[in-house]
Amino acid sequence: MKAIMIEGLRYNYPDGTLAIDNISLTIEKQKKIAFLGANGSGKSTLLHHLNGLIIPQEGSIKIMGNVINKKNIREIRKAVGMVFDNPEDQLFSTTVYDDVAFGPRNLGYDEDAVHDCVNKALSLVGAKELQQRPPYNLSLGQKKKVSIAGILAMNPEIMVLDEPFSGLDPYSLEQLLCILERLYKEGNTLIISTHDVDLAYSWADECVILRDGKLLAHGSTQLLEDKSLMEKAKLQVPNLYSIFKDTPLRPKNSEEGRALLGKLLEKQSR
Ligand SMILES: Nc1ncnc2c1ncn2[C@@H]1O[C@H](COP(=O)(O)OP(=O)(O)OP(=O)(O)O)[C@@H](O)[C@H]1O
Repeated sequence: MKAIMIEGLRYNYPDGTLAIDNISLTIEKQKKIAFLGANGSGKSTLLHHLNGLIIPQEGSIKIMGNVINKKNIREIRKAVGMVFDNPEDQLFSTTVYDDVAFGPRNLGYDEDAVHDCVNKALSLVGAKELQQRPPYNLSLGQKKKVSIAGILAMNPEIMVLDEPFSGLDPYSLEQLLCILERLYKEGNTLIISTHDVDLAYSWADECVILRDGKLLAHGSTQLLEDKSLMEKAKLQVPNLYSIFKDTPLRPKNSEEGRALLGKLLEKQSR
């Protein structure tokens, strides 16, 4: 069974803006997918459809085979966790514990089960020590971790994260990448939106490239090496690809790049 099947999706905002223009797309389970596109290309609008925050006006979306409609929103939200780009939109309780407990309580779990879910989720993101803190005075990175924990506490199979890396310092970014890697290895399907082509190149299994609400391309990260496609999408080819494009080497991240360059230089000096 596919994780997500989108067919002929169109969406107009009430003011008439056409934000999603006839998108069809299938996403397999247990993949890391990056939705890429310039500002206003429709990434957030598309992501908001995936857990029923926006109900399709035209076309359909199936999550694990279930067509999203007004009646099954609860079920869909259990399967698809949505982490907003601004954690402020997600954190509203007086303590981190209560914030993370909100989802499981809403699902009707008893307090012992809620406690287990909260502990597990906060441990996974390395934020257990924050549980009695009020969310509003946490740092951005801490808020992002707590908002991810709030979603993890409901144990969704699909996690959708809107711009999860924006505003994070390099250390917090690395920590978040580790959290996502762990979830991926545990079998989750991960979908992020980003403008960061370099990050998508090193992180994703597949890319979905949008422009003006239309699907330009969907496939492996090799798509990002296509200069004319990237120009169409108003994006740039990844820096690593630009550096290595005239060589047979195709590192996907700077660590790989450094190792390959090291080997090359060693060979030359012999
Ligand atoms: N509430 C709204 N009302 C009207 N138009 C909207 C609304 N939200 C978004 N749009 C428009 O829909 C289109 C897609 O916006 P969306 O936020 O989905 O793009 P995005 O790719 O996530 O952009 P960004 O990278 O800037 O976050 C844009 O033209 C935007 O102006």
